[in-house]
Amino acid sequence: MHPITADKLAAQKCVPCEGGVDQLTPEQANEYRQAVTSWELDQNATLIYRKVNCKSFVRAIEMINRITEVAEREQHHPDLHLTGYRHLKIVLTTHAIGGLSENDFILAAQIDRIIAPTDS
Ligand SMILES: C[C@H](O)[C@H](O)[C@H]1CNC2=NC(N)=NC(=O)C2=N1
Repeated sequence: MHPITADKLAAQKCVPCEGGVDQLTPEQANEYRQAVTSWELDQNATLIYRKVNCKSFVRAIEMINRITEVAEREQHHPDLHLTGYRHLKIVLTTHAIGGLSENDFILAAQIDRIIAPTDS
């Protein structure tokens, strides 16, 4: 049983962060990651990413626009890489602390809600 769930994360709000909070440890990051299984953790547990192969360039841009709304609402912003015209990589890390915070997992769970299976 994992106490951290995608539903709980998606219902939370990102906390304004300009530093002063500890990065999640790799162990903590793993626990959070298990709640958002479409995301992967990098080797050093400093970021998470999700790749989406969109159906077209326009669909990819539409997805970016939906992500923009979520990110602005939460005031937590992903790095977005659109390459090969329709392959989107969404990267989340907390720049202010140079690693992962709960905010990254809150945003990941919220982004999952606006990506439909038919998007890719
Ligand atoms: C006050 C406000 O929460 C901060 O400036 C935010 C803005 N968005 C951010 N987004 C990300 N990914 N990392 C940050 O450290 C960050 N800082």
